[in-house]
Amino acid sequence: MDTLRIGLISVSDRAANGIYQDQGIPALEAWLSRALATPFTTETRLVPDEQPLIEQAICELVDERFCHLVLTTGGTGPARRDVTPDATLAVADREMPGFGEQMRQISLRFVPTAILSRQVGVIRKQSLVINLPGQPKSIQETLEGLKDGEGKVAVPGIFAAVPYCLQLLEGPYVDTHRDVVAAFRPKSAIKEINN
Ligand SMILES: Nc1ncnc2c1ncn2[C@@H]1O[C@H](COP(=O)(O)OP(=O)(O)OP(=O)(O)O)[C@@H](O)[C@H]1O
Ligand SMILES: Nc1nc2c(c(=O)[nH]1)N[C@H]1C(S)=C(S)[C@@H](COP(=O)(O)O)O[C@H]1N2
Repeated sequence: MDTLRIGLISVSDRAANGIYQDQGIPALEAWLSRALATPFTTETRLVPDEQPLIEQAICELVDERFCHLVLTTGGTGPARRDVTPDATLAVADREMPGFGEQMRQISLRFVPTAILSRQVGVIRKQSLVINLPGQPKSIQETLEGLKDGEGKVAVPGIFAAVPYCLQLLEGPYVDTHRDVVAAFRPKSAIKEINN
C-alpha cells in the first residue's frame, strides 16, 4: 500500500531569517506522531511570508513529492504580510470551506481573536491542503479540538475528517489513535485492518 506522505510548511519571516527558532514544524511533527496510527513520512519546508515562495512550496510538495496531505502553519491573519491563504487559494483546484469554518469555531473556544484567521482548506490535484494559524499551540487546538475534564470531545478537531477526505481523494487508508482524535468515516467506508 502507498505510504502516507505529509508535507509540512512553516510560514514565518522571523523563523526563516533565523531570528527565532521555528517551532511550527516540530509542533506539527510531534502532534502527528501522537495522533496517527498509520505509518507516515514527512517532507518539510520553512519559508518567509512571500506569496510566490509559499505557492512554490505547496506545488512542489503536491506535484513533485506527491504528498497526500499538506499542512501549513502561519501567515493566516489580516496583517499585510499574512498571505498564506492567498497563496493556497492561488494554487487550489477546489475549496473545502468546512475546514476553515470549523477551525475558527474551535479556536473561538481558546481565543476571541480566532475570527482573525483567514485559514482555508483546499484540494490541489489529489492532495488536501490545510492552513493552520502560526501560534504553535494552535496546531494541537485546531487539529485535535477541545476535550472536557473527562476526556470527552467538547468540540471535534478538524483532523477527525481528514482520513475520510484522503480516502475520497483515493489516497491511503489512514487511522488515528482514538484518545487523541477519533477519525470518523461512514460505516460503508470502514476497512478492517489486521494488525
Ligand atoms: N514558526 C514559528 N515558530 C515559533 N513561533 C511562531 C512561529 N510562527 C509564528 N509564531 C508565533 O506566533 C505568532 C503569530 O504568528 P504569525 O504567523 O502571525 O507570525 P508573525 O507575527 O507574522 O511573525 P513571523 O512571520 O515573523 O513568525 C508570532 O508572532 C510568534 O510569536
Ligand atoms: N486555535 C487558535 N487559533 C488562533 C489563534 C490561537 O492562538 N489559537 N490565534 C489567533 C490570532 S491572534 C490570529 S491573528 C489569527 C491569525 O494568526 P496567524 O497570522 O498566526 O496565522 O489566528 C487566530 N487563531
